[in-house]
Amino acid sequence: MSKIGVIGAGKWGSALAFALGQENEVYITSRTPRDVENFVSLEEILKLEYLVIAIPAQQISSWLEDNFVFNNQKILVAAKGIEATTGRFLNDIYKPYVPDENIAFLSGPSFAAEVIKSLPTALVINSHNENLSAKFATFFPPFIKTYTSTDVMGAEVAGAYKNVIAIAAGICEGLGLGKNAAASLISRGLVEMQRFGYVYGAKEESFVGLSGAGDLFLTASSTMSRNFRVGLGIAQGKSQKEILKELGEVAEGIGTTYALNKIAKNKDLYLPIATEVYKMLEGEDPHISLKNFLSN
Ligand SMILES: NC(=O)C1=CN([C@@H]2O[C@H](COP(=O)(O)OP(=O)(O)OC[C@H]3O[C@@H](n4cnc5c(N)ncnc54)[C@H](O)[C@@H]3O)[C@@H](O)[C@H]2O)C=CC1
Ligand SMILES: O=C(CO)COP(=O)(O)O
Repeated sequence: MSKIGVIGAGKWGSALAFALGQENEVYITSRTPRDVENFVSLEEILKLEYLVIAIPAQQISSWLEDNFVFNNQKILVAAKGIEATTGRFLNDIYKPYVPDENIAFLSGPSFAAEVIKSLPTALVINSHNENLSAKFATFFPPFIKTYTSTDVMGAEVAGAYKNVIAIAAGICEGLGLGKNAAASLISRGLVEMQRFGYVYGAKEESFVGLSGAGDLFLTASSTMSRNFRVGLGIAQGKSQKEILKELGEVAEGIGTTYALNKIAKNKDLYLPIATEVYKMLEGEDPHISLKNFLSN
């Protein structure tokens, strides 16, 4: 039994605390105190050797700057996203605070709502330090099947990009464009994220496996996904503000779309679906944008 601290008591942090708590002593903290079991202060959590950080990608940079004190902790990053304002990946953001050998990134198809019901789930733990991935893998209960990989970049790109494709898939569904269109969007999305990942040295295996295809199929085909629901809102002509208010939770695909747009311009990359999603988030009529994109 190990002591593990979870930082961030949103949907995913809470579900991971539940899962890891099956066979370990788990503590949880968040910026607003909560009446949940084993809730402790951030100061207490930071003293633990193993930490799971479930703070969204858009907030993590300022959170680390304001709160984090490195004390040789081993970190498992649970967020999926690229920073909108800078286009930085999570592994870049963490770099000044945590050495590579102390950090791992979680990926794979995993709705928190199902993990919290102990439904069978498969996850990938990605780290340059194989011993660390193997160690984190031992913390998960039997209903979670764990795999390990050293392809940090592949996991990061896939986990972040699939949220953008899920927004597009939600729009496709909301506009009633049909299953043929949805399948073409999802498969073209997989190719797009893979091509993008290769620019950063990501490996093919992450895209054809759980981190890529697995998480993309899950998120881009279900109203359980917040990002998919953002797409449904766009199809209904709602504003971004309205959609986020109704959602009341994080939808990383929005920030990631802005990040991808920035990266595409800087590096002169062709990211057709991400570019269409960007235009629609910026107010372009989805009836014109997505329909044209999916037709000749
Ligand atoms: N919910 C899910 O099924 C899954 C979520 N994820 C990822 O996990 C991350 C977190 O998502 P959820 O927990 O679902 O979102 P959520 O919207 O349920 O919760 C977000 C949490 O982050 C905290 N937070 C936000 N800004 C903060 C700040 N500046 N400082 C400290 N804490 C802050 C909030 O208090 C809240 O507890 C996202 O990157 C998401 O993509 C990954 C896999 C599954
Ligand atoms: O990453 C997820 C499942 O693997 C959760 O997706 P949403 O954030 O779109 O709900």
